[in-house]
Parts: sequence; structure tokens; C-alpha cells
Amino acid sequence: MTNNVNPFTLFFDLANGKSNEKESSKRYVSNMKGIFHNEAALQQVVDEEDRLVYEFYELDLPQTEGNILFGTSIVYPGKVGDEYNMTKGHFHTILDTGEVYYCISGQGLLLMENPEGDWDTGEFKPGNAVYTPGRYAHRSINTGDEPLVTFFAFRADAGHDYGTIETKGFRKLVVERDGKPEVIDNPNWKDN
Ligand SMILES: O=P(O)(O)OC[C@H]1O[C@](O)(CO)[C@@H](O)[C@@H]1O
Ligand SMILES: [Fe+2]
Repeated sequence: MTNNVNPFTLFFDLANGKSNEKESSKRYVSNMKGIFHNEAALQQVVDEEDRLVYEFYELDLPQTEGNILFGTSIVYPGKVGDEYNMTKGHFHTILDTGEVYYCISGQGLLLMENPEGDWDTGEFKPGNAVYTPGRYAHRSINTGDEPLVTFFAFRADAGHDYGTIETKGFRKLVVERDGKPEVIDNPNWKDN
């Protein structure tokens, strides 16, 4: 059976992660309501200047088990309150789907947690490949001063479940304490 996809090559700039051949999806601070834990700090940023938090490339490949979705994700430096800029984060709809991220530039963490309550962080620094196994929700966090650029790949039929994180949040937050990243319990985390 053919899946109607021809071989192709895409360019991603090693300096900034961008592709000039595709349009990126962009998430601004105003798109992150209910995601950053400090709602007042978020509103203040939106009122002053609604800045770009992250962008990423999504391919329009058929979402079948034989295809692999891939692209770069660029999380810009900055904070909302004491929380570092980050992606929304998600589980995969097919929960047991892993994903790999390769850090091209910048520094940060991949925060991961599964429904059983296990959690971990992987370190993003240039050259590190961080693997998030099946069942783990994942969120990229920029703890540095430069854009955090990663390349990701996962099976194309996995799907994204954003609702669980939007409703419950992650169990953990990564915040700045004394100029350094620290993982703390999320005071707003809901159990159901
Ligand atoms: O999907 P989120 O949580 O907004 O984060 C975006 C990143 O996650 C991905 O969905 C991959 O897991 C990419 O499209 C992108 O790198
Ligand atoms: Fe994912």
C-alpha cells in the first residue's frame, strides 16, 4: 500500500532553528492563559507587550503509523513571573508514544511526567538527545538567555492531547530561584 508521500528534504537553519520553506506555528503569551501559573504576571506581560514565547514547525504528512512527524521547536528566552518560557506541553493521544528531541542550541529542560505520577527532567544543551518515553507528557523549558532550539521526531499518528495539561497542569513547575532553575511542586495542580 502506498501512502502518497514522496521523498523530500527540508532545511532548518542551524543558527536559529528556522525553516524558510514552511510557515511556523506561533504561541504568544496571550495563548498561554492557564498554562503559566502566575495569572497576574501573564496578564501584565500581555498588557505591556504580547511577546512570542515559542514557535515550531508542523508537517502536513498523513498521520499514519508509518510516517514520522519532525521539525524544530524554538522557545525564546524570558519568564512570566518566576516561571521560565516554555511550551504548553502535552500527552500524546496514543498515550504510549515516545518522542525524541535533539538540542541544537540554547539550554533548558524537558519536563516529563506520566499519569502514574513519575516525573523527570532531561537536560537540553547542544548535542544532547532527550528521549521522552510513552505515557509521559512533555514540555520544553528555556532556562537560558538564548533561544532554545530542538529538533523533534515522533510517529505521525500519535496525536496531541492538550486538554489534560490545560485542565490539570503538570505536577511540577520550573521556576527561577536565586538566579537558577529549580523544580517545585505546582500549587495549582489538580488530581482529577
Ligand atoms: O505541542 P506543544 O506542547 O505546544 O509544544 C510544541 C512542540 O511539541 C511538538 O508538538 C512535538 O511534541 C512540536 O510540534 C513542538 O516542538
Ligand atoms: Fe509530543
